[in-house]
Amino acid sequence: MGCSQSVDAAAAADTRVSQAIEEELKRARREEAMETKCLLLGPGESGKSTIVKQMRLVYSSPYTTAELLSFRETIFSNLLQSAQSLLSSFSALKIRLPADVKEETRWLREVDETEEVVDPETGGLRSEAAQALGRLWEAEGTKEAMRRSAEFQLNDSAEYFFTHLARIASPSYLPTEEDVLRTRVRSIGVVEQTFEVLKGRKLRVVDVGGQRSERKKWVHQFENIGMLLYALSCPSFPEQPRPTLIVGRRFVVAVSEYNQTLFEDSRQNRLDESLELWEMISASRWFRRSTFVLFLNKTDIFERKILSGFAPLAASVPNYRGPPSNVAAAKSYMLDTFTALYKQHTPERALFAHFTQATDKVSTQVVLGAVMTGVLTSTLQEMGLL
Ligand SMILES: Nc1nc2c(ncn2[C@@H]2O[C@H](COP(=O)(O)OP(=O)(O)OP(=O)(O)O)[C@@H](O)[C@H]2O)c(=O)[nH]1
Ligand SMILES: [Mg+2]
Repeated sequence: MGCSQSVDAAAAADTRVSQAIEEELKRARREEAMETKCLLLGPGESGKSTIVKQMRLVYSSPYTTAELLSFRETIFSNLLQSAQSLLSSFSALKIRLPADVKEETRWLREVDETEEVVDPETGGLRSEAAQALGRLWEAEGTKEAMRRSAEFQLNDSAEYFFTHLARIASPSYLPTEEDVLRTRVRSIGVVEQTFEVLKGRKLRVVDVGGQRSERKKWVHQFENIGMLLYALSCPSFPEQPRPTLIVGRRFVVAVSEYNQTLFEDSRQNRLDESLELWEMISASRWFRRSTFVLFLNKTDIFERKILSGFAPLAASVPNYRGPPSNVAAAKSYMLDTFTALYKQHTPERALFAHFTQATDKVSTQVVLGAVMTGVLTSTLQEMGLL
């Protein structure tokens, strides 16, 4: 009897020890799961850095006045670059600029440095610059060039900044949050920021440059990725007919001379490039255990483009059989195309896909909230921690 009691006591002690070890392991795993590394990938200009700016606004503090003021120069520089792109597009597009506008905007062409358009006293936009930019924006022919902007390289925020020129040109101009979200600065290298996205749950966000010259740096970030967020720019389908695009494991990349093309390679169509990258990432062994999130971004531009009637999806993507000016059908085509490609490589793995407009605070907040709750909860469940 005494002997069986001591055996029972020993067994109970063993159970307690193994329970304690189990608890300890669980605690360590839970702690580890409390910080998720999120890698943002996607081609250049797809909106990755804009999404990170939104994360900061949602999960950290708003921009201080000093920070907002520091964006003035970037905004002036974006305006100047857009003006220069427009000016050089006129001859290529065979659009005539009225002689007086040509004269007034001549010096804009020759500006090399942003400082040349900044008033050294106020730090605001020089009045001559504001006047020349305004004349260019109002000029006959500019509308036509804007409509055909897919035929040359023009920042997607060009229209926004020109439309707000009067406010931007004020000597006491303080950029708004939306102005900041609209700025364009090509990312070079890797920028990491950590946010507390849910109570006690941290997201370490790694933002990389998406242009080709930057992609060789991506591989250094591929380890231990909990969440892979791929941003794609929806409106980057071409505006002109092109050879058939076959989507699949061995899809053919079609290149067209006159479509919306990459900044870094004017022969490469942007949608093809994005699909190619997406396929590579979906199939990559590095991300077998990562949760995939797909942001089909720039839906505002996409919707405008479809509704304009100037760029029907079927004219450039022959696989599209839906009605020409139907935004819902066009969106579902884009979603299906990217989902199908993903599922070919990873049929079992979930995909969290969302249509986004990264420059819009309200809708992006909603999407980010859904992603964080969905993805981070499912990660904990998969790890057996919930
Ligand atoms: N209209 C509109 N503009 C957007 C949207 N998302 C981003 N942009 C703008 O597109 C431009 C490019 O966005 P970025 O966030 O710099 O793109 P990125 O993917 O970080 O580009 P790289 O750093 O070159 O890889 C910026 O001017 C943004 O304001 C969107 O949903 N709608
Ligand atoms: Mg960037």
